[in-house]
Amino acid sequence: MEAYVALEGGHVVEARGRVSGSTRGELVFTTAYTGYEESLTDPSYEEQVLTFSYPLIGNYGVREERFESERVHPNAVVARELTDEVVEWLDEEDTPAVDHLDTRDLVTDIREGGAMKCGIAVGEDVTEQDALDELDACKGMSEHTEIGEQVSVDEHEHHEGDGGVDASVTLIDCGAKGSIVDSLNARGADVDVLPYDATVEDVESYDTDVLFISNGPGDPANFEPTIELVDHYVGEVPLAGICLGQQIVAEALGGTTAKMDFGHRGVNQPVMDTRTKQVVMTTQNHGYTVDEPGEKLNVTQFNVNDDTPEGLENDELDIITRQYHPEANPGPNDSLDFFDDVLGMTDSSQTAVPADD
Ligand SMILES: NC(=O)CC[C@H](N)C(=O)O
Repeated sequence: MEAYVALEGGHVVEARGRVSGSTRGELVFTTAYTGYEESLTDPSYEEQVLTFSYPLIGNYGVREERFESERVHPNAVVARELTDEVVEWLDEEDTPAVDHLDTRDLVTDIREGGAMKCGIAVGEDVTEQDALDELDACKGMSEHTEIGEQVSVDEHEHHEGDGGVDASVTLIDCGAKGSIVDSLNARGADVDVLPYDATVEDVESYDTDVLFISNGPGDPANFEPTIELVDHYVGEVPLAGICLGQQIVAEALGGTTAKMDFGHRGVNQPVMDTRTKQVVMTTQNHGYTVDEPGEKLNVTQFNVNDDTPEGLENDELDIITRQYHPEANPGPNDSLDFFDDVLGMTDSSQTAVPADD
């Protein structure tokens, strides 16, 4: 099958078509060697095209128990070599896929030229022009104003904890990874998942010891209802957030966010804690960052590569957020204790039994 990837600026790369279809999106990458099942089902990749810099993707199969959500989220997949098993899965999911191109080269282009849009055309008789037409129609991430709707649950879900901490977490689903719920449940906390546009009235129907804002795709400015919700609860209940969740909490507290040149994308991003000076390796996939945290949030952790804020906290207001993914999946488990710290903000934490992960 013919396949073309048109990059912002008009350069077109030829590839081998594996799953047919035409699509577009911001071209993002991951440098992880493993974890393709988790990354492909991470809702944070909604409306993006995911490129793997590691050359062989699919070599240990496809298992549902590793999925982070119920479907594949990137609009298309670009790899050096995809196994037939992964291609079958992507075909079932109607996700166009291409391989036999130098993805390390593509990643270098993104890192040197910055985040870029792309158009992809795959099929028996597609042309370069088809890919260029897709590129023409490609929106920037901030223009996807309905993205919260696309990735969030429609209605409330309850996930029972496994015993241990007697706490109830209300998780606002902006595109949550399943491992966030699992990490909280494993420590005993019950989790009530609510849509990204849940109102104060909705949240009031549940026991909320912690209001937790999930990860999710794109520009935090597209999550206005969530920002308003957090604004209402500052100082009322403990607040936690991961990735998009950190950005939303910062915006709600008067901080600002900005688009990064090419983001943090991999499972070996070094983060230092300003208090302990300890460095942990972290999983990251974000294109926006907190620019100014605002007056109420202290930067307690930062990225060793570029100094951007990785952890924001306020002890008095009981707020703790992370820009990286402490729940890992994929990636290192170095920072799983974040979930103990989050549940430590609840009254019931005195009875906390650390989870055995
Ligand atoms: N993984 C995420 O939550 C992504 C965060 C945010 N949407 C970004 O791209 O910056």
